Amino acid sequence: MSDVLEQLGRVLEARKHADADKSYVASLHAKGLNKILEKVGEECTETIIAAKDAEQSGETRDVVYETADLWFHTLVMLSRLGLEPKDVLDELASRFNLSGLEEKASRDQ
Ligand SMILES: N=c1c2ncn([C@@H]3O[C@H](COP(=O)(O)OP(=O)(O)OP(=O)(O)O)[C@@H](O)[C@H]3O)c2ncn1[C@@H]1O[C@H](COP(=O)(O)O)[C@@H](O)[C@H]1O
Repeated sequence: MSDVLEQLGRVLEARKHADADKSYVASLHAKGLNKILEKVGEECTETIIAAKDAEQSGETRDVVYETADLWFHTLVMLSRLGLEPKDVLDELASRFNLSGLEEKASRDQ
């Protein structure tokens, strides 16, 4: 699993009950799930706008920046629900293995 995601997952867990005045993550938890979901929605929209701009301009820096914000807020959402990055990575890995097997099966026909 990605070291960055694993370490960030641990930090997010530790910040759940931190001082909301000192921690952005704690401040989101203090405001509740709806606030976290609002941020996920906002970052999703910002990512879409950045991607459309990037296609026009060829400048992709903002897409990476906004996607990082989106991933970050979805990780806070998962943490709120008692999940961790590994849960999503395991799901992706299982799909990857499945499609690999399907490709092999179609090649073998
Ligand atoms: N990776 C991040 C990270 N990415 C984005 N953000 C914050 O997400 C917010 C993005 O929202 P916006 O772009 O809408 O900016 P904003 O106007 O400041 O946000 P709002 O006031 O609208 O909520 C910003 O405040 C960013 O600082 C992050 N805040 C924290 N982290 C990591 O989370 C860890 C814990 O953070 P704290 O809880 O602050 O200790 C840190 O060590 C960092 O590694």
